[in-house]
Amino acid sequence: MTEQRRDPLAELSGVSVEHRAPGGSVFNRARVHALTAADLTVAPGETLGVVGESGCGKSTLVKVLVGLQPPTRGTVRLAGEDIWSLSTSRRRRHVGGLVGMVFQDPATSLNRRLSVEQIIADPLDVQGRRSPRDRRDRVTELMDLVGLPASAREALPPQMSGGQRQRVAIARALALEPALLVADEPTSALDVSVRAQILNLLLDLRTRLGLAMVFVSHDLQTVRRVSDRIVTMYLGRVVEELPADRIRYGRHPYTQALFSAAPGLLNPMRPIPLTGPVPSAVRPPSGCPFRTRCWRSTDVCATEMPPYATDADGRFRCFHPITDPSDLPRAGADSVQELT
Ligand SMILES: Nc1ncnc2c1ncn2[C@@H]1O[C@H](COP(=O)(O)OP(=O)(O)OP(=O)(O)O)[C@@H](O)[C@H]1O
Repeated sequence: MTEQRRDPLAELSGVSVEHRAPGGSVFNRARVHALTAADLTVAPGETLGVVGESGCGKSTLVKVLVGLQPPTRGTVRLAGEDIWSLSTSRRRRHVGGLVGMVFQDPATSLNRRLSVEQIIADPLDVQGRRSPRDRRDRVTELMDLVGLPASAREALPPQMSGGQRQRVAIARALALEPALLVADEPTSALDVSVRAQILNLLLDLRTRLGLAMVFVSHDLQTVRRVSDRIVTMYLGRVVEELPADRIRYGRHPYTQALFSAAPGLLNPMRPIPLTGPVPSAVRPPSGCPFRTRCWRSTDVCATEMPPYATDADGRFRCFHPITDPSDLPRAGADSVQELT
């Protein structure tokens, strides 16, 4: 049977987000380029992993996707609807019915004064239309789904462990039967001992409920394991997108450098040192944003932004892609251009 091509559940087209730089005022127009011209799609049922170093724009991408951050430019479509063309109330309803969001730290993402029942039922109450009995039954069903004991119903978040709190957050995210679950570092604030349990719960729910997922994490091993496709971000830009099982063949030097630091993933490669200046999101370099730290950078990289090259393995934007092991830096080499 041939697979039918399905319309994307989520689609970002040319999305940029700029913030006023800290300390900036109406007289000082410095901007932080948190996200620049991002294009990507998430198909029903697929998991998209998002990776990149701290500050590269992962959380901004997620916020813009789930309607928490308006784009400065570009379009965000969920199930075909341009969410930022909708009124606030219609946007909330549309996004709320399609997307569930799990944040990094349940200690701060849950209201500590509300009971588990109140937290999980909150999205149901916002949507309305439920009798008290329906509401109670749905909360019971959701607690069961995420492995919370019935006795936790009246508990407050501070009375629970981190793992249990994250189960509450997941139950709340699933309350309106979303098609897409967006998880931004869902296990990194948890004790190491419960991380695997929460990750396995997410994967189990994904399968049982047929969810699509956007999974943001610094844990590259986990991203590699859970994702169908991975996007690599650098300084607010999507620089590469490829199937998770092709990650060792990343063409962008930054993808190679990032994953070379994750033990075992690109085995037997050693970590690639990046020694050039780390650029600022307030004044991104001209041309390719990675050129100040890239061992393959040449003059053209300083003058032009590489366009996307697309093939069966995905897409990347680099004038000097890695196509052969000899394109990687030699042991001990750190000949990175000192450009600003
Ligand atoms: N409200 C804001 N005002 C000013 N700058 C911001 C704001 N939010 C984010 N930024 C900046 O935008 C850039 C992208 O931030 P973002 O939080 O999206 O990165 P990230 O990849 O999620 O980082 P991390 O992995 O550390 O969470 C950073 O330079 C950050 O300092």
